Amino acid sequence: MSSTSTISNLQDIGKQTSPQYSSGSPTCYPHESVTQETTDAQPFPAAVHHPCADTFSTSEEEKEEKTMEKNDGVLTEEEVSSCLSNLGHSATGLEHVYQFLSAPGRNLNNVSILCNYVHLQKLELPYNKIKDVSCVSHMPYLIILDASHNQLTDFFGFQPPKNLKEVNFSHNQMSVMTHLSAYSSLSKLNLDYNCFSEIGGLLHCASLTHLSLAHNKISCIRGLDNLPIKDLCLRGNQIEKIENVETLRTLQVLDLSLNRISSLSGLQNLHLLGSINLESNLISEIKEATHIHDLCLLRELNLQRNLVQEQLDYRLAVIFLLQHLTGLDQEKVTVEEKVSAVNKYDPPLEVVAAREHMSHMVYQLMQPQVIYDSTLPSLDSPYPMLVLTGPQACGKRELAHKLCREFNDFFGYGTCHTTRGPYFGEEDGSDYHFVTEEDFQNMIHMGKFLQTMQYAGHWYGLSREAIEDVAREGLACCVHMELEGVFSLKNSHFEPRYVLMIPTDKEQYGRRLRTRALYTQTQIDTAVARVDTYVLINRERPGFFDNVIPCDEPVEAYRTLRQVVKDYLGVEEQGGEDQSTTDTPTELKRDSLVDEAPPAPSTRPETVFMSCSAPDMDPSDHNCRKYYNKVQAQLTPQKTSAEMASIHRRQQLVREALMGKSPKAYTQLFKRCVLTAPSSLASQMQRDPTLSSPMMPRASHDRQHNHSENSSSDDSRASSGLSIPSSAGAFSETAGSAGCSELGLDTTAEPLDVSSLGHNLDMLKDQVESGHTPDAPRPGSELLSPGATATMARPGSNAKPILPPILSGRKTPGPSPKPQTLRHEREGEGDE
Ligand SMILES: Nc1ncnc2c1ncn2[C@@H]1O[C@H](COP(=O)(O)OP(=O)(O)OP(=O)(O)O)[C@@H](O)[C@H]1O
Repeated sequence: MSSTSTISNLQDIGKQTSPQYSSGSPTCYPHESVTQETTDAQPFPAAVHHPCADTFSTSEEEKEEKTMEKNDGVLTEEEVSSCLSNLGHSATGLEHVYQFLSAPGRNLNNVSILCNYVHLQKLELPYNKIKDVSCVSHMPYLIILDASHNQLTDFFGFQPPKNLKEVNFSHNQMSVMTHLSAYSSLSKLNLDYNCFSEIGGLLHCASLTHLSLAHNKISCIRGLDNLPIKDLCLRGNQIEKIENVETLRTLQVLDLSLNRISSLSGLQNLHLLGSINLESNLISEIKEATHIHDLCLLRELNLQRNLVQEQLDYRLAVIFLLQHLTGLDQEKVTVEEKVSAVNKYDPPLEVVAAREHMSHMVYQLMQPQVIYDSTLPSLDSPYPMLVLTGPQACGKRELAHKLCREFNDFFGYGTCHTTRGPYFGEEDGSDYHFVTEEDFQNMIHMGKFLQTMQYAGHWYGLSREAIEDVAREGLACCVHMELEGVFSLKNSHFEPRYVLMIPTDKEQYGRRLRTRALYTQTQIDTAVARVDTYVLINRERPGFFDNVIPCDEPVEAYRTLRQVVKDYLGVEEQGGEDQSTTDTPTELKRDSLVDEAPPAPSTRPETVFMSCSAPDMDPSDHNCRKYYNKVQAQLTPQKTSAEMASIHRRQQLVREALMGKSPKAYTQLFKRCVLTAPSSLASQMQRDPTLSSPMMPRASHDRQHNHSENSSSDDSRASSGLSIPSSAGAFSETAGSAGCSELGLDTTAEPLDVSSLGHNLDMLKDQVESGHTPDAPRPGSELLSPGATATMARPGSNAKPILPPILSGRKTPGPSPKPQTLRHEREGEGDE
């Protein structure tokens, strides 16, 4: 017989590929399927099908097996001929040869005949009883060798074919890894299911990218230094610690399942790791995940059958710590899980604020309802507030006080509650209401707060009453608070102006904190670090703050703040002298807001919607309204397209309700109007603003405040309602049944019976058709007059309030402010 497998001599044999074996198909060894089923990726896609698995039981094969037995496990030339395949050029390119030989599951124990087949590039001999594969020494072109499931004890007991790339020696009986320095081309090595207790001899395998040593007796990871391994499998060993892997910089897939590992420490520098399997180990602490927190490419982590899985919120916690994961414990990580994890462990400021707002709302709703009627929500003229925000001790509190002193006809200081003790010189009720922790908690549960926040271990909260106290004076409320408070307020129906006071020099700010001698170093560090948070929010959310004022220099900061406020108020100083540093009330005059002079004031009493413009104006007067609208347009910030869309949507709903099309909130609203505000009374109230305006002193002001703030508009600005003045049986749309029943009103909200509106409906329809909404200032409208006279607006507005509030609304007699002089009046005087 010839010594080579060239085409010429093999033609005699006349055999090609064996029918039952398809080269290149994935490995599927029947008895491995159990142990490997949980392994994610099979790093060694081998080249053979186990013959027993499919077509190996044909009669021809049986015949072959019998022949084998006859041959006593010795591979014969005749058999070889039936196992050859893949006819192609020899490595030298001079001949045609069969390149592959595959003889799986033939009970072979002697394959020495293969020494003659020097051109083989792929040799597969799995599922035999081979103890010696030294024939491979004669195959210099061999690239792939599969001798798995045999009885080999010698580790690479042959001369190295210099191009050998893939070797599968799994399921043999090898126990010592000897030097493989000559195997520089070796890239995939499978040594699963042997008896190795140590890794070694791989030092010079400079091409080794896949190494599998699963199910051996390895107890320590070593001998892998600086290897270019991408895929390492050490499943089913006795490893207790992840060590000596930090030099495996190219590692992408690591399988350490079925070991005794209790910590993930050691993996932190493997920045290319994409998948880690640690199933069935001894990991018990969630915090272990912090070791792999910085592995940005990590997508798959398997911690199944570890104690850690029993920890409370294990999954969310791990997802939070490893936010790049797409799969955890062989389950897909969903977007919802990621969001919940972040909301649970590091909620964004909005989420905290929304939760906090929700609980205050719920607590409030659980209490007997109270209407804070001076601050009722209103679309066109929301209750005006000024919020100074910024990091602790940036000077905003002093600025707020100073502003309230100077502009004492416009602003009142909104005094928050706090559980911290007073500093030297602080007065209870002036700087804060200092209360105990218990009292504060009680107030929370009584629904007293609009917002609360914890800062430096103390509670701070702005109560609804604090704002109302200021509002009852006919003043705008000025408060100072941290960023969290701003987020909370943005959930409420209030529409304050937010002015950010920001230190631009952090070092100087830190020094200022230190010189106060009130704070610990940690508190100082926190405060300084929060400067960046403010800056970030300001940068990422344009418009979040209405103004940003550097506050490094208190005098300069106040001057700027003062100017900003004057711009809001539309006032300017007489004489042009800057009195910003004095505390005396400044004489203010109306700015030239409009070139056009307003029409002459009528004799009718002013209404709320006019009152902020100082002169008496008759809202029924067309010119007067035009003038007012123009002023309002100048003062009101430009609406965004989203705000416009929202307003249109609400107007549309109102229209539909009026037409009887949608029996929802708005129809109920109108029904309530009809029920609770007879038109005669309404029109009477409209004529007598003292009966109606929540922002003005009322004859009936000392009536019982037994109704609630319009709470639903807190939650949904789209759900608006008309405020009915208290003298008419004050009833807020969402005041709740308590308030209604107290007033003896029918609180059952029924769909609108359009006919019940009678001629009022026709009138409203006319208005709607003419493009007016029911809430537009319409002095003649009897149906709307209660709400209209109260606020001339719907609650739930997105509009920023015009500052200041109603000057004429001051309840407490105080030093009467110098009358503001309108420019046109002065001009008129000049003319005279
Ligand atoms: N209701 C509130 N909501 C949110 N933040 C608040 C509230 N009330 C006060 N704060 C803020 O809490 C922080 C701590 O208040 P505190 O009065 O204890 O600080 P401070 O050292 O006196 O500094 P500052 O001069 O800024 O008040 C301050 O930034 C303050 O503006």
